[in-house]
Amino acid sequence: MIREKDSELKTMTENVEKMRHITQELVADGRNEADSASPAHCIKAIKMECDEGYFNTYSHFGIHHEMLSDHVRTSSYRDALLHNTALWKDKTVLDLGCGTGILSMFAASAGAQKVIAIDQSDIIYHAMDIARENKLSDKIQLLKGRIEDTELPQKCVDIIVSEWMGYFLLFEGMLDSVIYARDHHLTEGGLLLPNRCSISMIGLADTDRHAELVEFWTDVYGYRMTCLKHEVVQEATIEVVPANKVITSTCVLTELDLSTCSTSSLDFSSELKLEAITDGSITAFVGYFDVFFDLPRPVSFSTGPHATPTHWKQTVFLLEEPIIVQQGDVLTGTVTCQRARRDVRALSVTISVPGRKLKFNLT
Ligand SMILES: C[S@@+](CC[C@H](N)C(=O)[O-])C[C@H]1O[C@@H](n2cnc3c(N)ncnc32)[C@H](O)[C@@H]1O
Repeated sequence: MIREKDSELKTMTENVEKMRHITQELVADGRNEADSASPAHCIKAIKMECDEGYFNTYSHFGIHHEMLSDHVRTSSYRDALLHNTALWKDKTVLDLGCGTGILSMFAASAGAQKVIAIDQSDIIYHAMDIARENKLSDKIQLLKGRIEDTELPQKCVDIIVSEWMGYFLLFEGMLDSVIYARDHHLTEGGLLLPNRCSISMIGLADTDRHAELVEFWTDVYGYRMTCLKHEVVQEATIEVVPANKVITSTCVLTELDLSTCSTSSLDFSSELKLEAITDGSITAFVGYFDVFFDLPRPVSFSTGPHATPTHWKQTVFLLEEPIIVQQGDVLTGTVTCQRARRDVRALSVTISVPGRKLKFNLT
């Protein structure tokens, strides 16, 4: 994931230029302009052109250290694979975006007959050494490349495993590649793991944090800088929020069934309904996701405020002006999530509640 801000990704203007250029090339190639300029083609074309920066972020060991040392994340995959060994016998597995190859090694240890592991970033060369170091090279075949552009040694696999989730689940847009792999390489009736995810939202009353991040601009060494408050609240922040400051019920915004969802799942609009469980001031809405492996021995994990923190933390949508609620009040509205216009791997989230339409970027 772009688990850090990636300044190398291109601006919208550059992307639009590239889109035009690519479309012209496709037309020159004899393809139909209407087909080649469809949103799906354009997104694919922009991604191909802009992904160098994205994959570079995964070349460094640091990001893999962060992911591997996220015990909730990594042990959930390990348990899903190793506690369901009957599923893997005689099966061919695709590990999409293998990174260091950790999930491939879990699959091999769980009894998979063969694992095809693919990654476009240079970390794959270390994954090759790691497979050798663990004497698993005979089981795990590692390929460098984008799944979308690489011919696999066999067209179809029985199981696809991938860790593709980004902040607020969908940031990073790797879900598109998982859907591509499912549609092109998963055998009929095959298994995609994890197989289900949901995105939820709660209301937070954290006046201390609000004072640090928003009210701060009211008095900076005796000067007013309140115009910056508006800027600050447009950028969602990624942090672990205190569970004891959650003052509403949870609202599940969307559920994704990985076996059927499409690339348009990144764009959704959902009803928001939060009941205040105590009196207070909502200073932020907080988004998080849950991940499910619905297997004979099921495994799931949550990235919510009440669960053990993960490296995804929570996604915090700060309010410029807090919303005062009393216990039992029900706050209703809508949450809309869309691909950002400037960057196909980023998101734009709009939260509408009575009297307010709040727009946030995840970049
Ligand atoms: C979140 S990391 C997960 C790494 C590893 N599976 C793990 O669990 O530690 C995602 C990996 O997918 C790779 N990736 C993303 N999109 C890809 C694509 N379309 N084709 C090949 N690799 C991809 C990235 O380079 C990155 O190494």
